[in-house]
Amino acid sequence: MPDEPLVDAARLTRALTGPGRVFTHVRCLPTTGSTNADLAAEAVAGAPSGSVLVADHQSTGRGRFDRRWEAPPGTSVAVSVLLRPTDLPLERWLWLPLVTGVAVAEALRVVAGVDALVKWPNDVLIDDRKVCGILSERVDDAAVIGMGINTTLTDEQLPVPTATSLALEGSTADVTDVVGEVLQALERAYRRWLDDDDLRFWFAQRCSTVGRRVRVQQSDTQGVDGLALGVDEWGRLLVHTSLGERAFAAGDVVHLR
Ligand SMILES: O=C(O)CCCC[C@@H]1SC[C@@H]2NC(=O)N[C@@H]21
Repeated sequence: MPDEPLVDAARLTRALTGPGRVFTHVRCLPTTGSTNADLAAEAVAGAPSGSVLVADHQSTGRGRFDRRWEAPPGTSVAVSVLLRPTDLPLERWLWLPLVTGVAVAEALRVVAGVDALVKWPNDVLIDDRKVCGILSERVDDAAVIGMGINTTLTDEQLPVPTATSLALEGSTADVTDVVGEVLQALERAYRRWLDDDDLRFWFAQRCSTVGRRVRVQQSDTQGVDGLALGVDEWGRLLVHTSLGERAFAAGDVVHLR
C-alpha cells in the first residue's frame, strides 16, 4: 500500500473550498476502515458541515442493508461527506441519497464520458451495470453520505457480474478529476435540495427505473412486481402493481426489462 494517496487533496481543496462553498475540509487517505464510519464518529464529536474524506481503499467498507463494500486497493475510490442540513424537515432527507445519485451520474457523464443513470434509489449504473454505490446515514442532526466509485476494477476483480468500472467502460479519467467533478456536482445538487426545489422531474429524467417493469424487494417481504411510474414529493418510488399503486420509501430494485 503506497504512503501517498492516489487522490490529490491539495488539488481538490483548490477546486472545492472557499467562501460560501459547501465543502470546507478535504482529506485524502491511502486506506482506512470505512470513510462513512470515520465521518460518523467525527459527526458525533461535532465536526463541521462540509467535511470530506476520500480513501483509495477501505478494509471494512460498508454497503446498504449491512452488506460489505469491498475492492482491491486503488480500484474503487471511497468518498464520504458530512453535511448538517439542520433547517430541513426530516421527511425531506429521503431525497438526499437520490440527489447524490443524480450528482454522481451527471459528473461521470462529464468527466468520464459514460452514459450513467440512476437506478432508484441511488445506484449509479452504466448500461444497467453498477459503477457506484451510495450509502446515506443519519448521525444525530448530520448526514454522512458515502460514495464508492469503481474506477479501475478489471473484469476479474468485479464483485458481481452486474458491476462495472469506469476503466471497463473505456474511461481513463484521472481519479482526482473524477472525485472533484463528483463533489462539484453534489454541491450544485445539494443547493437545489436546500432551496426546496421540486426535484421529481429532474430526478425522473436521470433515473433509468422510471418507465420500467421492476421488482422491489424489501427485507421482510417477497418482491413486489409492477411498473415504475415515477417518484413522489418525498422521493418514494411509485409502482403500479396488480393490487394498485404503491409508494416505496426504501428497497432493492431489480429492473425486469
Ligand atoms: O451500494 C451500496 O450498498 C452502497 C455502497 C456504499 C459504499 C461507500 S464507499 C464510501 C463510503 N464508506 C463506506 O463504508 N461505504 C460508503
